[in-house]
Amino acid sequence: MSKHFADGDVDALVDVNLSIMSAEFIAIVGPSGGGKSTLLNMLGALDEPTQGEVWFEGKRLAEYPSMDQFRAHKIGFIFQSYRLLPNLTAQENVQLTMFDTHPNVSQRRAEAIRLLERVGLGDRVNHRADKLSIGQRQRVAIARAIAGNPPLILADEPTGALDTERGDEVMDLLDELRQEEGATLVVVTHDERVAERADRVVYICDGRLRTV
Ligand SMILES: Nc1ncnc2c1ncn2[C@@H]1O[C@H](COP(=O)(O)OP(=O)(O)OP(=O)(O)O)[C@@H](O)[C@H]1O
Repeated sequence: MSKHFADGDVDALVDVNLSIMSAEFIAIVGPSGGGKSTLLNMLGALDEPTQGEVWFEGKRLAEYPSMDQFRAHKIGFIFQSYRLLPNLTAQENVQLTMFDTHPNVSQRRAEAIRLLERVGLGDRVNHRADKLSIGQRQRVAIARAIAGNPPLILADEPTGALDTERGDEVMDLLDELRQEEGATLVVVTHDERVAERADRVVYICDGRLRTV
């Protein structure tokens, strides 16, 4: 697939051909502006290629009835900046994205608490997001991403704001969850420690892929 942005006349992805196996852990690395986030956005149906297509579990993305539903059920997103709502508690932040996967409110509450306990935040369920440490916020973001057991977790610089120790803890957690749930993990990173843990490292520069 390729992605051209008319705004700025940029070829952000050029003839990218990437197959990802179920339960694989892939690290996407490369220089700034190389196309890493653009590729992640394509995988998560946040944007569409200008040429070519994305397939997921044997179907073209276009064949799924709705991209919102596709994202809600199939993808867990984790961002460097967490994207939590600061005035809401940890539990409320996790619950927010669970309307599709857990329609019943008491189920949603119970599952949010279970997920926060799973990521080691059982004692911070009712803390406001802006009162949590940076590492704790990333854990809330991970709890939110894994709600509903999505088969694919996409993480954009998940350790970017963390020191080495917190970064290792977050990656340990993601690795454990991947093994427990059998999820596929695709991580964009500048962090060599993260890339070293991956099954496969994919290098992207000027929109072109190279496996290293
Ligand atoms: N919405 C957009 N409109 C126009 N150009 C864009 C858009 N998004 C990204 N680009 C351009 O596409 C290219 C790839 O950007 P991308 O964000 O994918 O790079 P990246 O490898 O993730 O960089 P970084 O490591 O700095 O985040 C860049 O030249 C960028 O300026």
